[in-house]
Amino acid sequence: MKNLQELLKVYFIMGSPNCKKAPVEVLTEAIAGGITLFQFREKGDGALTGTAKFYLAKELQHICREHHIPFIVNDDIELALKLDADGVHIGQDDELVHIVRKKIGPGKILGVSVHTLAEAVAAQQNGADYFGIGPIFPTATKKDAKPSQGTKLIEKLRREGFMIPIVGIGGITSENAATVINAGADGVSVISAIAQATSPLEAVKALKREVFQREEDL
Ligand SMILES: Cc1ncc(COP(=O)(O)OP(=O)(O)O)c(N)n1
Ligand SMILES: Cc1ncsc1CCOP(=O)(O)O
Ligand SMILES: [Mg+2]
Repeated sequence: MKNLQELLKVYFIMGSPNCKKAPVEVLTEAIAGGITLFQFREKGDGALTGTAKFYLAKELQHICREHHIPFIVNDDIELALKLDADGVHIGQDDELVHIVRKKIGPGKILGVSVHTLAEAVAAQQNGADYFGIGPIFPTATKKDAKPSQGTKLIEKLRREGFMIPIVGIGGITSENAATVINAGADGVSVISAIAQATSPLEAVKALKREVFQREEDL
């Protein structure tokens, strides 16, 4: 597996409620466009539950495996364990970081959402591998998101000397992705700019150009 900083470059997050086309199609196109990491986030109006959620996760994980894209599960630790997923992402309202780390073990990726310096200190101490910071820009995708805060926390954490990998989230598109990287993030995590695009493949390519900035790194 690549190192986490590389994996976070273009981090696609998706569940069936986010998709304009069939989830399998969207993920396949996004992989063809060059996403570096995938998070299964089955949440929001009309989200699948129970066995339907499990089988969609399994199908999407299989596609990721075929293309060597690590598969992260949002919130649902039991599902991650059942699938032997590559990692999980949790927020401040989910299970506690140190408990999740204990459940998944040291070899799995643990992402934690942080909104303040204090949350960042605690998350790192308790075993986070990377931070998800946002919403950076306004988003319609997460109904209970906090107000958008721009890139100031990313800048602050880097100024304070945090070396942990960081990914920005919320309202990120190819128009504003470079701002997030220039603030000190390693990558961008994106839902609607890819899942709602007419061409997820082209949407990923456009994001990659902004994230990598140098032709030879693409
Ligand atoms: C990469 C990444 N960053 C942040 C989040 C948000 O997590 P959380 O605050 O727990 O909100 P939900 O996604 O669970 O609604 C994320 N999922 N991924
Ligand atoms: C899950 C999440 N956490 C903070 S903002 C957000 C939603 C991001 O979705 P989009 O990329 O469509 O704005
Ligand atoms: Mg969560």
